[in-house]
Amino acid sequence: MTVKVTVTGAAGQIGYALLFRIASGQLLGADTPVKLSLLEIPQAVKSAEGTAMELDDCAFPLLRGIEISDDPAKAFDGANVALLVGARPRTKGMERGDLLEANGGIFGPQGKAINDHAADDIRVLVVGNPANTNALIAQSAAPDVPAERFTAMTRLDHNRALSQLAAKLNVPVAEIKKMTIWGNHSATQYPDLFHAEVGGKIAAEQVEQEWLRDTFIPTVAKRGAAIIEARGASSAASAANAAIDHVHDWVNGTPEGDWTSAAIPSDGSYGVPEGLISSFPVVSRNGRWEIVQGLEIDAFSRERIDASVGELVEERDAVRALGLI
Ligand SMILES: NC(=O)c1ccc[n+]([C@@H]2O[C@H](COP(=O)([O-])OP(=O)(O)OC[C@H]3O[C@@H](n4cnc5c(N)ncnc54)[C@H](O)[C@@H]3O)[C@@H](O)[C@H]2O)c1
Ligand SMILES: O=C(O)C[C@H](O)C(=O)O
Repeated sequence: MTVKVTVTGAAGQIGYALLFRIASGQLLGADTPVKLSLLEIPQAVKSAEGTAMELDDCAFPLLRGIEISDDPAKAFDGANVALLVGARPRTKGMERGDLLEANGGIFGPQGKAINDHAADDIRVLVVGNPANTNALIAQSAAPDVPAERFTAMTRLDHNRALSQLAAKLNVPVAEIKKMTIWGNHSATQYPDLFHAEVGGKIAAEQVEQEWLRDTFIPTVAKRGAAIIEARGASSAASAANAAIDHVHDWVNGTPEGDWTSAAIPSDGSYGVPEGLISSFPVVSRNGRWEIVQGLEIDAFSRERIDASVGELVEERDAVRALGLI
């Protein structure tokens, strides 16, 4: 069956890095034909048309059509996967409340359009920032869709953590298992080495505690800002790569003996208030994310998880006060 994948912000830099990989089969697998639906604002539709011309010119065997629209109702009609990338960036002089409100104006209507028009098996990944809270806004505008289908991306943070640790220990990334990002996709996130394993042994025991606390955690948590500083633009190809990883694992399952990180609606596990879209250690089984249970959380980790979850609570309360959820 052909899977319809809707990408918002399709003419943006992440969109450009993402669409070709979806069309080549890397999102869903080499046996799954895809139809792409590109949603943009009216001013960017022409640019999306240019990208569509290039997609045509790749002659991807799995690509079974491209639609372009500035109307969410059309773009999400029959969608099986939705990648919500387009968002309102923070500009000079903008307060946090203004940013949340502007994004509410995007993610509320998109959530409603998903509710009213998407396929029954719709899976949503929010990439556009502030990703966790944008996902909460979209989810609360879609009461007929199971809440668990709305997720936000912390896979880029997860991949950054793998790569930093691999470089520190001079091991291949593939030797690292059970990495976790907890909380918000923001500088408060907590990359956890107390459950990660390298060569079957706990990662935190293989690095100096100072490095873990003063180098590893801030490097991973502030990597997005460091990329912006270096590139003059936020991460694009690595963000697209993480979106591919997230949806691929969601649909196809995570490997046995390992887990990954995704921001999904909390069921109250690990003291995270129910309903918050927070990052957890997760596995995907039968097309559903499940939170890995039973991990011991020490005082060091508890403090950091609580700080990031506290920020998510503040964001939730702010969008609630604005009437966005
Ligand atoms: N979660 C993560 O790990 C992560 C990583 C990197 C970037 N991001 C975020 O992803 C978002 C996109 O980044 P980018 O570099 O592609 O930005 P970009 O500015 O290059 O592209 C964004 C696109 O979204 C479009 N857009 C704006 N409002 C829209 C709407 N209502 N409907 C459809 N399209 C709309 C714009 O026209 C633009 O083409 C940003 O919010 C960025 O902060 C998240
Ligand atoms: O767009 C940003 O602010 C940074 C981005 O979320 C990232 O983690 O690279």
